[in-house]
Amino acid sequence: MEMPRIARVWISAMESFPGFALYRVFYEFSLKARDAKVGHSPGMKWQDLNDRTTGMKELLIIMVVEWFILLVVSYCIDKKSSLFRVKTSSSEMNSIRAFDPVEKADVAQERVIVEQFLDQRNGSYSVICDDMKKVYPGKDGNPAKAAVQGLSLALSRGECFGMLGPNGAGKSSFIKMLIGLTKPSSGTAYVEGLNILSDMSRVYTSMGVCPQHDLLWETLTGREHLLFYGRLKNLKGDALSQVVFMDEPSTGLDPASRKQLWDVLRRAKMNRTLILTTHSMKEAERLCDRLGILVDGSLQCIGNTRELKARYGEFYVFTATTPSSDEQEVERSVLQLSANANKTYHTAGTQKFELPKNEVKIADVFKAVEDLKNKVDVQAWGLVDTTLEDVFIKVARGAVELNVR
Ligand SMILES: Nc1ncnc2c1ncn2[C@@H]1O[C@H](COP(=O)(O)OP(=O)(O)OP(=O)(O)O)[C@@H](O)[C@H]1O
Repeated sequence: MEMPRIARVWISAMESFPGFALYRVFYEFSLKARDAKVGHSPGMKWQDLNDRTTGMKELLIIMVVEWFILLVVSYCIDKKSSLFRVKTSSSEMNSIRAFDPVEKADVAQERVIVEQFLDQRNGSYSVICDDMKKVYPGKDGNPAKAAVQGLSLALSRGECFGMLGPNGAGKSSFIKMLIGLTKPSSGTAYVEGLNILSDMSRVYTSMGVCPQHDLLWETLTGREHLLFYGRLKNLKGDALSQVVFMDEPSTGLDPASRKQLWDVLRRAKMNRTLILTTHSMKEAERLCDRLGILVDGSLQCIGNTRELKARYGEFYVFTATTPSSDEQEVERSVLQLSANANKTYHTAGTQKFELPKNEVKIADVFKAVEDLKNKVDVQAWGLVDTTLEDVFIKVARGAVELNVR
């Protein structure tokens, strides 16, 4: 009786399964071996492969072909799963961006400059970041982390740019992408006209990096370090990298060494582009021509120190120290200067107020203090303009509050 078609198809499908084919090879071998033992056959040899009655040759060919097919299938499945991962990450990132307020005018303007440059390719920019994003995939049940969310920057030659931001804001991730330690999830950057996605090895010849954790060799002197790393990059004589990235370069240095480093950097930046991340406002003010504040992966503002202070520092900070029992008298005097004065700090007789610049004249503050001195014992007082630290705290706090709401 002829075998039904479905059964034949099923058997041929099973035979094409590698495990089955392997089993069949061993089965045929064992049959031949048994025959040899009982004296019917000399056993299976390599020359028997051409024996069409055993089908061994076809089986071996099937196994080799299947091995290649499965290799390709496994590669595709592997690729596909990583595609799914990226998809999850970007949807997660979109949900995070949904919290983002409308982009600030200065940040939007920087994006326009980048887009214009990419359209027309004119202008002498040393580093261009084009909508760079970095999403770290979720691990151990934790969600994906969007560390950098669409960063666009255009940095001119000779510019020192400082990236500020609270811990975990994405500063190191930004630097790591630019120096090729990690790939952007999307977007790219151009360093001296070279795309970091396709030309990183050429980018390295014009790039110097000072990572957060130093990479010094105990047995080498400073000069030997320069010679060693210079030789790795094929640099000779006075040649120095055109673009220098520094991740918190002065962290851990004593004040004298820090000052020395700042002097060196100020001299070095003449015709080079410096990009640094720092937690030191003093360092940012001393070295940087422009600053950006990154919070939760998003650039919140960009500009020089004076612009940022003018934009975010709409107040003077007034501090007064009196005996604790006189605190209310001080507060009364301050509120007479401006009903919108805001008390930001208060402990054991020392109080700090923000006075709106558009409502308060400095001369009036001096007069109010003189009047106050006739009533209470003013032990110390001070009036200062907004500092970069005030700007930093205001921007960081504002962005976090917006994201939490
Ligand atoms: N390899 C990684 N895998 C997953 N998440 C990461 C990874 N690297 C960094 N992150 C997360 O991305 C966010 C940004 O980290 P990043 O180190 O870039 O911030 P940072 O601003 O440099 O912080 P700090 O000032 O503390 O150095 C943080 O929440 C961090 O936990």
